[in-house]
Amino acid sequence: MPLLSVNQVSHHYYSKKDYTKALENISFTLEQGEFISILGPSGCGKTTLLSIVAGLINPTRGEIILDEVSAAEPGNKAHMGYMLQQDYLFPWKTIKENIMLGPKINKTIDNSIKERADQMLEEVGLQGIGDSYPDELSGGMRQRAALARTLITEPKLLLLDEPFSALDFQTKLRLEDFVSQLLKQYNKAALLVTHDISEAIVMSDRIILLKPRPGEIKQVFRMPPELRKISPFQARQHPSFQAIFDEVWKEMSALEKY
Ligand SMILES: Nc1ncnc2c1ncn2[C@@H]1O[C@H](COP(=O)(O)OP(=O)(O)OP(=O)(O)O)[C@@H](O)[C@H]1O
Repeated sequence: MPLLSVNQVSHHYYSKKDYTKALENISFTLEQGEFISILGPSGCGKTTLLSIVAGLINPTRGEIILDEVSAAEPGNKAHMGYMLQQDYLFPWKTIKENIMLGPKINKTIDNSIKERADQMLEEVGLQGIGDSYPDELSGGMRQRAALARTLITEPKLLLLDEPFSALDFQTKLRLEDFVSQLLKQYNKAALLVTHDISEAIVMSDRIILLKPRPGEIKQVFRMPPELRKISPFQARQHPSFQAIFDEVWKEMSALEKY
């Protein structure tokens, strides 16, 4: 059974006079350890889809099914971690306090969590800065702290909503490598929302291209296996990169007529 099944999901936003078909009949599955990017122009329903998978909004039609362990614990969202464009670190809490927030909310805080927070800090290359406050850190460091806060809850599935888009280009490339390596190491699955074709190519096993009005699946691209064996940074320079970029670019450009 796949880790996640999205079955014939449609979502409409209603106003007093009108309604918007944000998503129409979206179906796909995601396996353990797999990385899927949802790519598409502005307004094609990417964030709506991620919010539905996260359980933040109920779809108008269709269903989201998680693997049997999660299904046995309805309402338990700890198996999913959300990482956003903004890091949403609490400025009045230290980095370590921010990282321990998830376990604290789940009431699982004890000494082992404190040790685990130190471990996570080391894991994301932020050892020794646990007592600093978010505004003392650079953008890239803050996103790594946000990643540590997400990973400490041991999610099976990471939901990434443009987590690199507010960063400068070099930091973005470094963080892509870092996240990709960490996900491979722990065999975690991820769903990334992005409008950056290059990022989708170098991070993903599959890219789902959505078209807008209504948000429907236009095409699914499977990335060349040789790109999955190397880091995102190396994948950007690989000879296979340009051909797949051109293919996705062509399809995405065709969506501009919608
Ligand atoms: N709360 C809302 N109420 C009404 N319409 C909404 C709401 N949220 C989104 N929409 C509409 O639904 C469609 C999909 O929006 P969504 O934000 O999911 O797209 P997106 O692909 O994430 O866009 P972007 O890349 O610009 O963030 C758009 O037409 C948008 O205007």
